[in-house]
Amino acid sequence: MTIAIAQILDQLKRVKGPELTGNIVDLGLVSEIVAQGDQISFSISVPPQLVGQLEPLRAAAERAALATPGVARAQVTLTTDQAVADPAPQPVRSAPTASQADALPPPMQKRTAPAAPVPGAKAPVPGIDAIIAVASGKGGVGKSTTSVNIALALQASGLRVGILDADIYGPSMPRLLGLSGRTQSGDDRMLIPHEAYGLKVMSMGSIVDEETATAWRGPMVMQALTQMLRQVAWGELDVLIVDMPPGTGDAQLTLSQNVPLAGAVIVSTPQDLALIDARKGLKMFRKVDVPILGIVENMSYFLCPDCGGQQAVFGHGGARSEAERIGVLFLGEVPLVMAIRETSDGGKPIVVADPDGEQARIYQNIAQGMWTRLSEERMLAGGRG
Ligand SMILES: Nc1ncnc2c1ncn2[C@@H]1O[C@H](COP(=O)(O)OP(=O)(O)OP(=O)(O)O)[C@@H](O)[C@H]1O
Repeated sequence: MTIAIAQILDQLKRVKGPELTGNIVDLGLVSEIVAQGDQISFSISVPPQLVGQLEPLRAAAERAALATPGVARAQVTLTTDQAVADPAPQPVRSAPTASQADALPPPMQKRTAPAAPVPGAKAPVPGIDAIIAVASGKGGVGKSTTSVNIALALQASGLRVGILDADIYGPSMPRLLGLSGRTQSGDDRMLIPHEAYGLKVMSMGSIVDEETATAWRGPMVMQALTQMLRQVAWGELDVLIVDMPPGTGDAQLTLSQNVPLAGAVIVSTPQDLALIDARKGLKMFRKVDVPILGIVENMSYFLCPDCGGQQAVFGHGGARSEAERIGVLFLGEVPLVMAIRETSDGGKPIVVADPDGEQARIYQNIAQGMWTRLSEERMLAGGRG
């Protein structure tokens, strides 16, 4: 049965606006409705200052949408700024100044500056002391593997740690941490994170299926991530690691602007190409004033399981020399080891699968270096050290 969008809109007209006047459709608050099979998703734009109080509105819209014939599931989110990440139509953006344009990496030059952050988006998340992004300039360099092992190493050192899988189109955490089942919400409607090896975990992969997420447009992605950050019963955390989507495009920039990041770590392979992309990542975080805590070189060399010999499969040492050149801390080299891939794919990352082994020690040193750097940054910024 094909879902008629007009019928959904008719149902949604029964839902009053945030100020209890008019209805959400006529007020122009409903985004494009994306339908896939019997599932639909859309967002409702609401004033940022009211977002915490409008769960009843969201729930009413969800109920109304589900009353439409043929709709079996409805994913409804509240957005606070329609313009932030909507790729079409393009948001009105101010042009960069000449010096800003010069400072941008080549593919972004001559393009417009990103939209302003959502008001309040940089406010701290209650209970979370520090949020750290792990990013990469391109996909497949081992960002998620590095994120989860760093998180587990921090946790093993006694910190309370969470991990947020912000890679909405290719979430890795369910596989890396052996998670299954959907995230539930509690009585207070806060999402209850999964727990794995002592980590609190939120992943888009535990909320919607990949097909639904792939159909989402910019504002819905941003809103889903905001929800995954702010409407979660994290409890008290010393640190939340955010596994960023790969790349340095507008989506990543918007995310970096809208999450109160204490710092960022860049993962790169030694290949020239990956390094060039990593440089873009560095520039992106600098542009939004997020301190770079360091660079990790992943798949640095191949460690032969039989002879113990090392081979520089992708060249070697590129990230270290690049870090030195640009004055960023080099956090460490992770070799290309079968055991890292096998443990990751097996749902038990190497830091917990072999906590006393050589690879775990490498991740522990990286985590420690990153944590020390964060304390230094905070002291420099006059915050808590
Ligand atoms: N040091 C390593 N040694 C061996 N295999 C590794 C290592 N790091 C990552 N891998 C493997 O490489 C693949 C890609 O890693 P991962 O998913 O962490 O990359 P990613 O950068 O997060 O990818 P994506 O861009 O898809 O999000 C996985 O199969 C992972 O197990």
